Amino acid sequence: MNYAENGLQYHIGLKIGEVGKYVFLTGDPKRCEKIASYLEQPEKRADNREYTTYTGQLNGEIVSVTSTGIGGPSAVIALEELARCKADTFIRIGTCGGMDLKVKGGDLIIASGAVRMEGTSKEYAPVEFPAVADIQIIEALQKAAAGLGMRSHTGVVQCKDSFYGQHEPERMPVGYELGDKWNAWLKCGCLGSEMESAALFVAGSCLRVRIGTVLLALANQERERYGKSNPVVHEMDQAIETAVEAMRRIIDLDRKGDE
Ligand SMILES: O=P(O)(O)O[C@H]1O[C@H](CO)[C@@H](O)[C@H]1O
Ligand SMILES: O=c1cc[nH]c(=O)[nH]1
Repeated sequence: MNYAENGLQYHIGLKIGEVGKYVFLTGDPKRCEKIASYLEQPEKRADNREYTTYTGQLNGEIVSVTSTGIGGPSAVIALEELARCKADTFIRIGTCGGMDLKVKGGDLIIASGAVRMEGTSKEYAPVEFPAVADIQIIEALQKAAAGLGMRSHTGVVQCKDSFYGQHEPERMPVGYELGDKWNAWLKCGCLGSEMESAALFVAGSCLRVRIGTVLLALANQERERYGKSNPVVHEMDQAIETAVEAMRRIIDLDRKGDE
């Protein structure tokens, strides 16, 4: 069953030609305008449900920004429908809570992989299949962050479906399990906790598209637990600038590969 009408994808409300090959993804629709302001000649192309899209240009290529809403199900719908519009390279710009004690509020996290403690990726691939980011995008994000002098960490992030299960596990009937797993993720060196990358990475592998993630750590609940300084930062500029610079690098690499 294909719900697309007149070529318009059912949820994102876009068709081929309205979206670039390169797309920034972000959770909050209100963040799209700000990200789009880094593009040349950005235009709002669609606004349906949680999916807002702007399309403009970067380094002479068509580039889009689409919001995904919160969580794996809506994020992967955006990814699927954007891929049907011929997009194949994605950078998620999001927020997370810091986990490892070295992560302070305001730091950037570049996800090399993600813990699949969510439901969406399980409807794509067996749990043995890893949720990993595209290596070209990881490297482009690392070089961009270093070049811009940003404080960044690269490693595994943890994804889950319940924001309040992360922040108030003791309130949940399954809090015993949430707490034990959280401690395991900490021992494994997880850097931060968010909600979409695991689903996006697994679905991205199945769709054969390139995808990576850069996150702003808003704060770190573990630093708070241990009585360490715990700055709270909401300013997304550094994450956006890093993602935009990384996308420029990917575009340049693609051009060189085509020569
Ligand atoms: O800032 P965004 O991109 O929405 O990402 C994070 O913020 C939301 C929770 O507040 C979840 O979507 C989580 O992954
Ligand atoms: O603590 C946080 C912050 C942002 N997003 C999350 O999922 N958790």
